[in-house]
Amino acid sequence: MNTPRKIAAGNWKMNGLRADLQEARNLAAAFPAASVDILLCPPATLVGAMAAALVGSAVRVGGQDCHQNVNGAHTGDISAAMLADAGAYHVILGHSERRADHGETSTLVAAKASAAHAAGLTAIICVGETEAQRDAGQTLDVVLEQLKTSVPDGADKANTIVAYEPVWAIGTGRTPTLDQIAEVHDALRAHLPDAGISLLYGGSVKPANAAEIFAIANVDGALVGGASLKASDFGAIVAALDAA
Ligand SMILES: O=C(CO)COP(=O)(O)O
Repeated sequence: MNTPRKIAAGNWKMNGLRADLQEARNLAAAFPAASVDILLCPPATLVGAMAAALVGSAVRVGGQDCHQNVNGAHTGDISAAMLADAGAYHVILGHSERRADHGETSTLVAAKASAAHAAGLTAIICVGETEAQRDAGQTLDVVLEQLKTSVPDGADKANTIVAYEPVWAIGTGRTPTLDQIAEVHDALRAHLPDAGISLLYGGSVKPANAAEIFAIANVDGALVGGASLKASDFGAIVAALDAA
């Protein structure tokens, strides 16, 4: 079977203190046995504590970035092995905020993904066009180039997830039309190294639009930012994916 797994992944970005772990516990309590994979990616400071809070639950924990090296003199950075050691199963890589804020190139993202694979983590590799690139008609060229250069050799459905996140849709409340999402996901699917890799959509996913997005062919789930911070909102998105 090469059917991609359905995945609801939450990216807390730079949000969350220990008190917010209760949201993770509430989410886990609401889905003792969901048919979809549920994942929360808190800031690095909470990875270990969240993993401990979720032991025995169906919700897994991931990081938001890792260094491409195994260890060494890289002040402030975290290796993939450290994330795994803290209880993470996944790591988001190449998010547009990392590409923009930290100048991450696709070549670097591929190196980080290889490091994640070597540490036994699943890499969630993000691609997406800016608004200017979409307006210039470059969307498919941009995302396919990012896919080709950010996904390393050895990537397969067991160690890699790809997320399409149009930069202009992140945190803006704006989403592409369903046809626009379908067009990009169809193109990405056709160019994946393994057709069983799950393809997530990200960018202003919320309970109100989740079901229509999950009904699109080749959308296997979502990478959710703001709406993943509250168990009630994220739980509604998980339930929509479960029902899709
Ligand atoms: O960047 C995102 C997830 O990685 C999407 O963020 P929002 O859901 O807040 O738009």
